[in-house]
Amino acid sequence: MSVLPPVRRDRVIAQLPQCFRKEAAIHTKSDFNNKVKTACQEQRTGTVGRFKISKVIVVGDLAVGKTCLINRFCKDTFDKNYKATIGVDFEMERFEVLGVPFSLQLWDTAGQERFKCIASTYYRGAQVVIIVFDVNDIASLGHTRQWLEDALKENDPTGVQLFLVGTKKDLSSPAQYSQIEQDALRLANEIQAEYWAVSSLTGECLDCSKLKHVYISFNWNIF
Ligand SMILES: Nc1nc2c(ncn2[C@@H]2O[C@H](COP(=O)(O)OP(=O)(O)OP(=O)(O)O)[C@@H](O)[C@H]2O)c(=O)[nH]1
Repeated sequence: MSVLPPVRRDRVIAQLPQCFRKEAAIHTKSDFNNKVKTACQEQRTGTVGRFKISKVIVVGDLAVGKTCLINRFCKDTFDKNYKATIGVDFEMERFEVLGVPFSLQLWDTAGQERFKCIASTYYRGAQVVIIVFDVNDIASLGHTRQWLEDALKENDPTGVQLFLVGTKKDLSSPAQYSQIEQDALRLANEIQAEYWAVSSLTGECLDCSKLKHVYISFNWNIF
């Protein structure tokens, strides 16, 4: 018998989440896919017990804010002190989409070069890759292609959904931000990723982006 507590209300998805920019979004429709709705109604969704789990890996340069992003996602906390991730860390978060239990397994990987070898051994089997850059650091955006290439070496490129996420939006002025956004949107289109810009400090766009990550992983996973 299940002893798990009910899923928190803010982790229940009954409406299709918005996208950040229509020009760099994986799903722009206003309603759930019919196949997904039917599968949920008929309970044809679980392959791992009652639960569906999606493996998400979060990659990007050191100190771009991967750990803070995951902490805001999962615990709604923010730590201004930098502690480098050693190898990998792991968080599990439960959601409910259209009445179906669904969990994200989030793998926080180290951005430091010396830990790359350890971290990359955890890339395999990812359904979603979140490539993170700092919107105040153009070099970190430039390095995202290498992170993607490394992540895809361990996975079937046709079997993963990609997100390009810019962090630390609170530190950039609107003018600075709009410059980097053009490059980020271009890249997101080239690699077919959904683009988001967020702040883990203020929480700006975090809730919407979280729901969209969950929905896209769910949608991708269901068939
Ligand atoms: N102002 C601001 N600071 C942030 C934000 N996100 C992260 N930081 C800060 O940036 C620093 C690095 O954040 P981390 O999340 O540890 O970076 P990381 O990418 O996990 O770093 P590695 O584990 O070394 O790869 C920390 O001092 C954070 O407090 C944000 O949205 N706004």
